[in-house]
Amino acid sequence: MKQEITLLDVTLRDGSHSMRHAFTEEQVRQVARGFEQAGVKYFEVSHGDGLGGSSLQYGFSTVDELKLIEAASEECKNANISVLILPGIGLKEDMEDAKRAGAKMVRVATHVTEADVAKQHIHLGRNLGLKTVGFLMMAHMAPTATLVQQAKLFESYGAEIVYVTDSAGALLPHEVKEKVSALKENLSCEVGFHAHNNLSLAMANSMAAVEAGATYIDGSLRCLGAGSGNTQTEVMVAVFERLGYESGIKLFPIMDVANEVVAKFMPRPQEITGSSLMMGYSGVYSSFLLFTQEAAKRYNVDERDILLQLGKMQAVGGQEDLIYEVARELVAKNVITK
Ligand SMILES: CC[C@H](O)CC(=O)C(=O)O
Ligand SMILES: [Mn+2]
Repeated sequence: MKQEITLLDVTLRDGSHSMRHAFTEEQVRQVARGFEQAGVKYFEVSHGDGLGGSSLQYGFSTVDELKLIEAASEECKNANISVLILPGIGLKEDMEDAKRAGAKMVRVATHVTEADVAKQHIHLGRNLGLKTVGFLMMAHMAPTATLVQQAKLFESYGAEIVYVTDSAGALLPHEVKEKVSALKENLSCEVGFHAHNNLSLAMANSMAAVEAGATYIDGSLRCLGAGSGNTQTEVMVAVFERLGYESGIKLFPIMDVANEVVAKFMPRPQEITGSSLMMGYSGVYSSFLLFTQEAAKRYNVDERDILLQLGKMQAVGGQEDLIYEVARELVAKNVITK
C-alpha cells in the first residue's frame, strides 16, 4: 500500500501576489477545470493576503474573490476549494460568504507566535462544516518549542491540520525536519507544510517535511507564488510518485494545466532573483517582493539593502508600510547604490 499525501495547490491564492491580484474569472475557470481533470483534491482561491485582502495596503483585486471562488466551484465536482483568512484582515462574514460561494476548507493564518487570535475563526470554520486548518506563518522566526506550543493552541481550538509555513523561504531542510517532527510528536492532528523557493530549497524542504510525517504539502503550478514562488506542484506529483507516495494527481494532466494554461498568463518566470534570494537569506515575508521593488525604484536604492534591513527589523506581514520607511531612511543615510 502506498502512503497517501495531499498536495494542496495554491496557484490561485499565493500566485495572486505575483499576479498583483489581477486573476480574471476565465483564468480561474481554466485552472480549476484543469485541477478537476488532473484529480487535485484541494486548491486555494482568495486574494493573496486571504479573504478581505483587497485593499490599498495589500493591493486591490481586479475581480472580487467571491466571484472567483464561485467560478472555480462551478467548474469542480470532486476538487475542493480552500480559502485563506488572516484574522484582522478577513472578517468572519467573509468566511460565511466564502462557504456560500463553494469553499470546503478554510485555512486560518497567523504569525507563528499569535495562534491565539484565531480561536473564533477556527470555531466558526468547524461550525460551518469546513475542513479547518491552522497556518503558522514565518515559522523560521520561532524556536521549535514555541511552534509546538502555538500549534497545540490551534489543535485545542479544533484545527484538523496545522501547517508549518515557511513564508520567507528561509528554512533549511534539517530545520523543516526538526519542526515537522516536533509537531508530529506533540499533536494528534495532521501536519502540513508550505514552502517558498527563495533559497532554491522548496522541493528539498517539502521532501523533508513528508519524510518527517507531514501529510499535506502546498505547491503551485510553475511555482506561481510570492517571492520565488512555492514548491512546483507538477514536479511534486512526479517526485513523490517516484518516492512511493500516492497523491491521486495524474502527471500529464497536471503538467498540461501548468504549461498550457498557467505559463501563458504568468507575468514573469518565477526565478530566484537577487532580491528573492535576499528574502530567504534574511528572512523576509515573500509577499514583500513587489512592494520592495517599487520602493527601490522610487527612492533609487538597492532592493537588497531594503530587504537586509527588513530582515534585521524582523518585519512581519501587515507591516508593508515599513518597506517605504526603510527605503526613505536609506536615502537619508545616503545609501544610494544605483
Ligand atoms: C499574506 C498571506 C501569506 O501570503 C500567506 C502565505 O502563503 C505565507 O505566509 O507564505
Ligand atoms: Mn506563501
